[in-house]
Amino acid sequence: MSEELIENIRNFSIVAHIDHGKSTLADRLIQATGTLTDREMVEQVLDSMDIERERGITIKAQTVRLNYRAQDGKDYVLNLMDTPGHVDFAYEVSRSLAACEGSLLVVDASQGVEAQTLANVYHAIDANHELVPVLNKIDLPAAEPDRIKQQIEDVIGIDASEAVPISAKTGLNIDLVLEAIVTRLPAPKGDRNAPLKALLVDSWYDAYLGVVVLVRIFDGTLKKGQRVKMIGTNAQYEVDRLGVFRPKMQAIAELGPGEIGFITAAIKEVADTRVGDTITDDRKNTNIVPLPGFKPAQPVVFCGLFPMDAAQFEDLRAAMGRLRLNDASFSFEMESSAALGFGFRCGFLGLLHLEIIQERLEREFNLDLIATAPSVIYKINMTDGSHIELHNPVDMPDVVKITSIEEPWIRATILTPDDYLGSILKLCQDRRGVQVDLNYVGKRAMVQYDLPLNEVVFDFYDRLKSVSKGYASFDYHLTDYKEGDLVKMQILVNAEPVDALSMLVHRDRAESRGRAMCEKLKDLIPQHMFVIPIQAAIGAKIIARETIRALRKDVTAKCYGGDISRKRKLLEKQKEGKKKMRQFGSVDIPQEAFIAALKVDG
Ligand SMILES: Nc1nc2c(ncn2[C@@H]2O[C@H](COP(=O)(O)OP(=O)(O)OP(=O)(O)O)[C@@H](O)[C@H]2O)c(=O)[nH]1
Repeated sequence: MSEELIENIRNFSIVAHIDHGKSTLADRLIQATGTLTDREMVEQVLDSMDIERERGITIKAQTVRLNYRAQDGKDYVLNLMDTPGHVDFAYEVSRSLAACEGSLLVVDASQGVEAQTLANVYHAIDANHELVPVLNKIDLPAAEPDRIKQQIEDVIGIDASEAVPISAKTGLNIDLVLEAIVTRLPAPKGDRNAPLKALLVDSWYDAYLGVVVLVRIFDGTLKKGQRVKMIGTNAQYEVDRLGVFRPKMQAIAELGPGEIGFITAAIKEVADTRVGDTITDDRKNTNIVPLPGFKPAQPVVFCGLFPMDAAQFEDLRAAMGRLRLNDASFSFEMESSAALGFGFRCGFLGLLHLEIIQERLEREFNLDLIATAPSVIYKINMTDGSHIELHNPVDMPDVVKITSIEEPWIRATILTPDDYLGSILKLCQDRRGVQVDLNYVGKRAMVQYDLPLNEVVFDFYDRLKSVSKGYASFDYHLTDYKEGDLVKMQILVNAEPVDALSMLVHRDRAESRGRAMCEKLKDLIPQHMFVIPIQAAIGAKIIARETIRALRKDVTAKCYGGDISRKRKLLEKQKEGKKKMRQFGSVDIPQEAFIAALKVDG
């Protein structure tokens, strides 16, 4: 379909809070336009990775081209860009939005506006999008479409009088959504005779095709064999393949202005394609103004990942390299730890990103890993006037050489039913939060807090969900660095520091966190033949202590010494158990202890 009429193209995203039904709606649109037959339709086709499907979250933004004959009798091309809903992946939302002119704003009619509804809709408004509000899940008895319509107007301040009430689950009113896309969202603009100007929206590595680049054409045309240049990197390539997603890849002769599609070329690494870059013709005199790029995704949380079995180090390196091919926001470099041996210091966009990468490494590459305490980036001002960015508490310089330590702060927006407000305020307060604002959105309270990121990376989100029985929603963005009275706390097991458990904490919180960690470790570390002290310390000062009593019983004692095979079985079993432990000096610490100790609420 070359020479696509630009006025018959609609490029749109779906913005919503997590679980409000974006992916389900995308599936229905694909089905309703006959892009896939029912038999081809796997539920949530846009969520392609297994983990995404299992956890029901969308990680990578995906795109699909739909053909739709509207009630006006004209044939339209609809390009749908799916976007992730979780806060960790907010940067992917803004890059998808930059490729489109409009958005469907999906709000669960039984839940109403949530923290990420707000965050995402503001991204869309920033991107100058036309919005079509869609009230989903009206099949649920608890749905209150009229009240939610009013809420959208009151809270977001947009006209919701023509919001489309739908059920993405049953397919009710999907036809109205398609008509709204065509009639209420604008067509793209562009000049097919101008020099090529395209936005590099995304890129990833495909085992068969190599690097695949997702592009949105603004001006000009793109054809197979054409020579193109990336303005930012100045790299030049000849286009090998050109196509669109339906949602499978389909070759196409040409992409014109307003269209979204993919190209491949002899590009070696995803890193050669800078997301947000402008692609143009490889002609000398095209002085085109590059499109505004995107803010690069900066890792904000760091942790060490070590193989349980030192022999898996090379496998881990290879696996991380593979994951990084498709995820430029994941970074890693080699690190060695006294207790854990060789591993990698890794950077992530947030805790969910960390969990997903760890899970993929373990599941897809069959690796057993130990993750160390997640840490944020601290700025350390030294007495000699220099500054250090600290990614790993282990590298903290001697305190006498430090003038001050600064830590990153965030502004968090939390929406919650009134009943849980008290517990949530207490949680924020306990995490050194400073309340900025509190008001009501219908029956829900909306609070804004400034919080130190290091108090959020541990388990803030889990705690928030548990104190609000899952009803509170949360979104945040980094604001600035502020000086804090931070100290390095070490955990000593049998008098030896376990570097993987070191962390920077606020002085006022050190004792309670240290105590909680010691208590937790006491429960998690099995008894040994000797007494094991577990201590938390700041420098030489011990601030908390627990003791694991010595084990007296011999596991094989009850076998009367006679039954060799039974004895061997028991010993084998014990050995199996040992495999999952890590030895520190003479003490075995089970893998769960690392994660669990970090999740304590001290
Ligand atoms: N009853 C009902 N359930 C729905 C409807 N639409 C979606 N759901 C359910 O709501 C849950 C979340 O839907 P998803 O489509 O995965 O939500 P999402 O917004 O794409 O979530 P992320 O991809 O994680 O951001 C799923 O269990 C869906 O089956 C609906 O119209 N009615």
